[in-house]
Amino acid sequence: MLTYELRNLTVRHLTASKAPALQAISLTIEQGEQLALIGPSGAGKTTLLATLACAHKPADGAFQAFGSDPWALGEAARHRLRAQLFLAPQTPPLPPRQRVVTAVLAARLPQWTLWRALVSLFKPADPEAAWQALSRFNLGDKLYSRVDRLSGGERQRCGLARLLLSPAKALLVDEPLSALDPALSELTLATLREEARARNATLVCSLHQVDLALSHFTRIVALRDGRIEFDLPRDQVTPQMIAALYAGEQPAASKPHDDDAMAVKLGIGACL
Ligand SMILES: Nc1ncnc2c1ncn2[C@@H]1O[C@H](COP(=O)(O)OP(=O)(O)OP(=O)(O)O)[C@@H](O)[C@H]1O
Repeated sequence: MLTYELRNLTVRHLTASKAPALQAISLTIEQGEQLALIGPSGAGKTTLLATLACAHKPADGAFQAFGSDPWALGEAARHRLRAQLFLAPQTPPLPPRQRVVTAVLAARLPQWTLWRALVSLFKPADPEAAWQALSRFNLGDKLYSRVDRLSGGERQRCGLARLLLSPAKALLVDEPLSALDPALSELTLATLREEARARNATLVCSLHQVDLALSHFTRIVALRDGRIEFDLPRDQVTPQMIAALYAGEQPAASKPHDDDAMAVKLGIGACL
């Protein structure tokens, strides 16, 4: 079964005057597949994830999620379709004065009645479930902390703990490691992949750390200037392709001088 089918998709930001953020995007993603999205800053990774989350209406092309075109559905049906998708943004929108337990349990709001949701604001409905989700990201001790007292990395993992509590069948994760150290980065990717595998959910994860994308994901989709540069199994991705993808994007000091230099950088696990 397919989770997504995109044919020749164009996506524009309403406020953008220049070229579309995504152009000629064709992509097929099977249910349960796990893939990494890579590419330089501004390549269109966030826009693609938001499009997959049905948050951006494509300007052109064909788009199907779980066999339906969300933009041909009525509001209620589109809402039900969105409940199967979970977009974890780079900076999770967590209410600053809320306790972590309440913020994490908010992932279950779409499944709750209004009454249960209101009661949970005062007496968390299932703190054990929130604790278990947080513990998988080494954050169990923050269950009753206030969100605005968390560090950036803790807040990021708190957003990901929400994902564990959502019933979504497609997990869309935008740069989950931007505030994490190397050990937590490994833990976070392993946890996301394990969760997706356990519930046969599709996982699409954008990453700036090319070495981690290649070590954790078997399918790599590379974007540049709003277009798919390549969509390949990781063992067909060469250091030359990575160098070309990021050409002109790196600060001079860390720019590789040749393809061998890039191979060495990848070999030692450096972040691009
Ligand atoms: N709200 C917006 N309004 C107008 N243009 C936007 C908006 N958001 C993104 N863009 C533009 O769309 C293009 C793709 O941006 P996007 O954020 O998807 O890239 P990205 O690959 O996720 O970048 P990064 O790695 O820096 O997060 C860029 O040219 C960007 O300037």
